[in-house]
Amino acid sequence: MAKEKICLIINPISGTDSKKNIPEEVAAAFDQRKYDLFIRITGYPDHATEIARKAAKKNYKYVLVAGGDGTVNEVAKSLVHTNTTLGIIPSGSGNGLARELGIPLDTEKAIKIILREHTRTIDYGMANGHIFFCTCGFGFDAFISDRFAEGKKRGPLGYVRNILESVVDFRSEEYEITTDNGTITERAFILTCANASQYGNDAHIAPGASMDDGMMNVSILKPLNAIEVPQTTIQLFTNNIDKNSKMTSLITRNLLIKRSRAGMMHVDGEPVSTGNEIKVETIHKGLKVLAPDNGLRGKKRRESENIFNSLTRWFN
Ligand SMILES: Nc1ncnc2c1ncn2[C@@H]1O[C@H](COP(=O)(O)OP(=O)(O)OP(=O)(O)O)[C@@H](O)[C@H]1O
Repeated sequence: MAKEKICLIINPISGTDSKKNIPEEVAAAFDQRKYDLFIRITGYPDHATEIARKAAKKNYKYVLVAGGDGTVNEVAKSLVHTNTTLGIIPSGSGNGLARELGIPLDTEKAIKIILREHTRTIDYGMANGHIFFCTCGFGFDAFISDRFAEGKKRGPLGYVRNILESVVDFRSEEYEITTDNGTITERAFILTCANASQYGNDAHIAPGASMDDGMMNVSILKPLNAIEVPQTTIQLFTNNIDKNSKMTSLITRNLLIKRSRAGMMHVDGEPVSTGNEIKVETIHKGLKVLAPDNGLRGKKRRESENIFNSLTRWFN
């Protein structure tokens, strides 16, 4: 019988942990009588997209990615609607998709999940043609993703520094939002379309969002005053932000967002400049991914969460 082909793509600059043992660990995990393993290191942005596209074209069984959400997005968007299944070895700063799917952040445990070969088929979103798997956003989250990309400083402390600096400079905008159920106009601090419940780092902007329901959760957080910031931050990390009085949550398959001028958005944390009209669509069950069968599946985990373990995890 012909051997199956597997590609492992490693982003050498993602996250803060060393990835030097990953090739060896993955090679040792797969039976080389059954599988041919090809290992590729990315050399520049979007390189992972090119590698994964070629692998899918050649009918590789799996493309495994060791990187953060940016790299996972680059790989996964090449695999949608193909026969090739994504595997994730979380190696980023936020690891939103991995966390959402219940994939362990520890490399050895993540490889064990891959070896179980349990496949889930998940939805993805498209914002003006840009594919995302977790979130795309237009307010403060887009502003900080742009700052973060400029700052080049990776890791949780990089996020904290960028967030504190950005909060001072950010100006909220007014949006006209048309969903399957009608149109609203709202000035928002955050406007996020969420296929997954979180941005990454267990920062849950859309508690209850499910990756396989064929729907997009839209979280609109009105501008906050300084007194409201600490409580809102706690709610974000304890999966309770839907209890915030400034939050409006909508569920729709497709939506159209209009703003007064062109500007930034982010897709899975990567900044992209786009026009003043943004069409967001949900594509149902477009990506096959190796994941535990006990992932979030849209259930709220607030019962088991508390702010201390969330923040401790974030800073580790
Ligand atoms: N060799 C390289 N040199 C510079 N940039 C690269 C290289 N390879 C990949 N990249 C880019 O690195 C960027 C950051 O990667 P990624 O998002 O995976 O890590 P992260 O930002 O640390 O994690 P997260 O997104 O989970 O916070 C991606 O946009 C990717 O295109």
